[in-house]
Amino acid sequence: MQTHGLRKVFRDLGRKVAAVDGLDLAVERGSVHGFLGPNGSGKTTTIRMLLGLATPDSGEIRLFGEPLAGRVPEALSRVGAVVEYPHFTPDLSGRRNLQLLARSAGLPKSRADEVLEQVGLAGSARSRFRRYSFGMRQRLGLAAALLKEPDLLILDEPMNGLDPAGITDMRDLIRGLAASGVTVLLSSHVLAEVQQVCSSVSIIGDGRLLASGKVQDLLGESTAHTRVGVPDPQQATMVLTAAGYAVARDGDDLLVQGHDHPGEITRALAAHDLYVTELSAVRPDLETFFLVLTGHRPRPESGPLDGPAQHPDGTAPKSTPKTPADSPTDSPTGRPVDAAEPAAEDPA
Ligand SMILES: Nc1ncnc2c1ncn2[C@@H]1O[C@H](COP(=O)(O)OP(=O)(O)OP(=O)(O)O)[C@@H](O)[C@H]1O
Repeated sequence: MQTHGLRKVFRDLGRKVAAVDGLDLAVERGSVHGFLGPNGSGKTTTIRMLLGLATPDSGEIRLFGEPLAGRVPEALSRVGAVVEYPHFTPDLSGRRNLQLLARSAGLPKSRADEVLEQVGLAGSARSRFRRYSFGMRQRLGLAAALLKEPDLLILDEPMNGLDPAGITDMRDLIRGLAASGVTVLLSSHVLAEVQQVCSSVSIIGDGRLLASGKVQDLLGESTAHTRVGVPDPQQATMVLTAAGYAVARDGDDLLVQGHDHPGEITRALAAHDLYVTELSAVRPDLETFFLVLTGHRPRPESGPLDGPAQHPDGTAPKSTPKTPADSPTDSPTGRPVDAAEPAAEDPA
């Protein structure tokens, strides 16, 4: 799935608001890709365009290597989605609801039982939908999306309302689907979950891409630091700086840029009779990365580790992270745009 320069403008109280503003996304086949952004950053609008529910003002969407424009029904026959509260007939069982959906999609009735098993709802398949808990409704929505064995699955907040066991099941299910070749695009505000299940992420703010890439590259070794505890931090700073390391003080500890060579740090210090009492990797988590990137957590004051390319944890990476040079605004909503630009109608 790819988008190029995707743009959607709404008119809101006489103002034009670019909900999505030149968005470039790329999701690799078979990956689980997190689609993240603060409230009002344009995720739903983007997903609606991906599903043919809203028309872009400009830009292109490509699904399965082909442009979506002009072939929406054909392309969407390979896409499953749980993006809004799933609607089912309350007085029918979950199983019956799915059987009806299968029939209307020209699929065999037996698919209903297969997907119920897949999402862990086989035991409650014969209960009426109205008796389902919120988490069970979420699972049934996913089961419905899986009926046609989609190649691309789009999930909006799939962990919502699930208990801890349900979250673990959902995580395993998503990983299993990806392992079988299904591409999963997942929007969620639960960043610890995203970090566990997604191999790559795109983070947007004000309708624009702020960062994109493999989670391990964004948060990985190249952006890690080494915390070093030593009895004489001042002396240790001089030794490590002379050895070519970028070093900052953090209380009584030292923060050394990178975590590639902990053994060498230990050796360099020991050569000067400085013996480490602690040596550990410091890696930012996705939540910290997200909050700084989207302007909802300030960058720390400049310190000795800060270079021109600063990692969102406030420390300097050895290599430049895949983030834009300019800092995003902290506006949680779309930006007003030039009055000369055409306004789009609200999507149906
Ligand atoms: N139909 C509409 N008419 C006018 N403005 C809209 C419409 N739909 C969305 N917007 C505006 O577009 C911007 C992006 O909204 P969108 O719902 O896509 O964000 P989101 O990232 O999905 O937010 P959330 O995380 O809260 O669901 C917001 O400023 C929103 O107010």
